[in-house]
Amino acid sequence: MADKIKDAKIIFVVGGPGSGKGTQCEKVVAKYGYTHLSSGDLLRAEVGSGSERGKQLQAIMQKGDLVPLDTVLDMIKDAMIAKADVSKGFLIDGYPREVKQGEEFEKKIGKPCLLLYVDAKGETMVKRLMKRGETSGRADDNEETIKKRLDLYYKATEPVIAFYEGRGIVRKVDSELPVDEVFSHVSKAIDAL
Ligand SMILES: Nc1nc2c(ncn2[C@@H]2O[C@H](COP(=O)(O)OP(=O)(O)OP(=O)(O)O)[C@@H](O)[C@H]2O)c(=O)[nH]1
Ligand SMILES: O=c1ccn([C@@H]2O[C@H](COP(=O)(O)OP(=O)(O)O)[C@@H](O)[C@H]2O)c(=O)[nH]1
Ligand SMILES: [Mg+2]
Repeated sequence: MADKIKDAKIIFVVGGPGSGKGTQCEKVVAKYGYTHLSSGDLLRAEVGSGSERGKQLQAIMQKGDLVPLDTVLDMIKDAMIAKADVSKGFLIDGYPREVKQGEEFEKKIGKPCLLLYVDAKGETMVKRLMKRGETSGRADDNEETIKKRLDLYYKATEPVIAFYEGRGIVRKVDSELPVDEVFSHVSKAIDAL
């Protein structure tokens, strides 16, 4: 499968909880036809299936902790294989969460050509998630878990950005701006590939 996926572009989309990764990815799908794989959505689908594994995942996610690395990687890999024939590019949203996850992804799947860094202030992210929580039904969109997710983001995920900056593939977009302006910057980064 590494072969099939080899020619497709792989984009990591990284940013704090509620920074707007999902919002921007949706727009990229509409304009460029890339395949959007949100690690969080894949995990939530497993929880929704009611499987034994889903129950274990739910407990971890409700606390805002990180699910074991191999679990997420296997899910992403399966989803990529399923789309390998028809996809010219993959948006891997909310992944990697820690440097090790990125390293394992590269060993098992391939190298990203771009890391889109969706950047918003902590305060903004909390506000957006509290608002989203009014309607999202997400068990982790509550004040306590949001704080935990944010702390973990700064501790574990920000080093991911520094890691890929060393390779020169990071493009940072300011997601304090209105959605369409953010997207025009995202588009520029993708057009340059
Ligand atoms: N004002 C404004 N709101 C935004 C922007 N991007 C996203 N939002 C809102 O912020 C909330 C979170 O956006 P998502 O796209 O779900 O964020 P995410 O990064 O995927 O968050 P997680 O799923 O928690 O990882 C949503 O309710 C969006 O409507 C933006 O550029 N400007
Ligand atoms: O690679 C991943 C992606 C997600 N998660 C879990 O799924 C939750 C929701 O992730 P998502 O990306 O949807 O939202 P975010 O935390 O970025 O707001 C996280 O808090 C983690 O518990 C994880 O453990 N590993
Ligand atoms: Mg999301």
